[in-house]
Amino acid sequence: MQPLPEVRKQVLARCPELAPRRVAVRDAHGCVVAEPVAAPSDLPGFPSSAMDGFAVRARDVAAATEDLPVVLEVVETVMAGQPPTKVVGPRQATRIMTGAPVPDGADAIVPVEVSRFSDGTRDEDETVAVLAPSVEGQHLRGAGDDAPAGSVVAPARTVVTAPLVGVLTAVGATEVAVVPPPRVGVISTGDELVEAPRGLARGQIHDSNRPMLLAAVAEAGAEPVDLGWVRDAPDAVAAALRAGAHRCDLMLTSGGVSMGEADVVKMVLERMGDPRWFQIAIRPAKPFALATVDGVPLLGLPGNPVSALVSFEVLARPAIRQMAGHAELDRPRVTVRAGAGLDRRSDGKLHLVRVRLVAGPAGAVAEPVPAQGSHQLVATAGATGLALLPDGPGVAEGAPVEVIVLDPAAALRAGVASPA
Ligand SMILES: Nc1nc2c(c(=O)[nH]1)N[C@H]1C(S)=C(S)[C@@H](COP(=O)(O)OP(=O)(O)OC[C@H]3O[C@@H](n4cnc5c(N)ncnc54)[C@H](O)[C@@H]3O)O[C@H]1N2
Ligand code: MOO
Repeated sequence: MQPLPEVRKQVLARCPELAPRRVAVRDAHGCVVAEPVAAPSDLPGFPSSAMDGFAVRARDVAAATEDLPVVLEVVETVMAGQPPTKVVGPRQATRIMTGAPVPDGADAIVPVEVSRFSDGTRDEDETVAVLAPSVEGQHLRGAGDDAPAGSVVAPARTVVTAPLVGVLTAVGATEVAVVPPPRVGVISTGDELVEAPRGLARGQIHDSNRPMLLAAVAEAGAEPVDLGWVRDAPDAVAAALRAGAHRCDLMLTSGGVSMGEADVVKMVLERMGDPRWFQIAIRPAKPFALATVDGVPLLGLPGNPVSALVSFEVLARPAIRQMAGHAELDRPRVTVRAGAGLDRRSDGKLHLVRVRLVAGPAGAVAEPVPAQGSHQLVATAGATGLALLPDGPGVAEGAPVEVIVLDPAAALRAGVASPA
């Protein structure tokens, strides 16, 4: 049996980061930035008002109060999107809306709440009575005070989040160089498999691994590609793998990596995939295959649904994240208290026990989900972590245990203190 870190190293060696590509900003969401993006000019590009009110010369209204208001002539009104046409001279003001450019001459904004406006309808000039003092720069947004020209707004290796999509658009970028999300194909083989919602004859089961793995691929930030189900016939499997390699950066299969008789995938990969067969020193997910079909890496996950999922977590997910350019390949780990039932018999393997992280009187506790069989996916679906029990007697109740966090929100609710 090979230790998990050794197998992981070999997987990562066959799954290099993808070449960067320029994509439209909206298509970059979730991707890793490959080349830094700088603001080509100041953001904002011009001094603007932060308030609805009046652009004034601060020294004109430095002493204004409610009892002794300062009255200014209003020379024009500017709305957001409109350039001012008049300079604000001594004892003058421009009526201004939030976001509108500040006219020359003005150096402060008086909010509408501390003013009284006469709109000039009764044959008088438009005027404003300012009821509070102002200082230079008040309620002004300076050019470049979000990002000065030339400053980096999206450093290389950052993930394009929703706010970063906003930032890139605000500085006028239309395209950005990113590591593209890998296209990850999932293929199922096995004559016992039936695509839902068809009924089942005795011995048949629904092909649940394929949709599960496609969903896991999407959750890992990659582009899932459904390569369908193929019957257990060597030519059909070979053709499906060739077609898949054409469309994908990585392929995943489930089943047929153990000792069985009808392992067509195994036969086909031996012929065309330069495969390596592993017995990993973990439980579940011991059998595993690594191959390359027409230059495209293929990970052969075990068929048992829980094993397929755990294998995806510890091997496929880090590979996908590396291909996508992420610096952090793994989920966070925490050390919490062990609940009851994490004792084990020594068998030379690292046990990855599906647990729920729950709040205990002295912090978070990892409690094993009630069924740990590698076919018992229902119990596994309720797990929020994978407890790591190194080979040996397991972990006694109350002792510290390391857990891979599958659901960070659940971990926080359980009172997890700090990442390990
Ligand atoms: N003699 C031995 N038998 C087995 C060993 C062993 O070491 N010696 N290892 C066991 C372990 S551990 C695992 S894990 C499984 C893995 O076997 P395979 O990867 O070859 O998978 P299959 O035999 O094809 O199927 C196993 C199981 O999974 C179900 N399956 C397969 N595909 C799907 C799918 N798409 N959706 C849902 N379920 C699927 C399949 O029906 C079987 O029940 O081998 C043990 N045996
Ligand atoms: O490795 Mo198997 O995954 O225990 O069922």
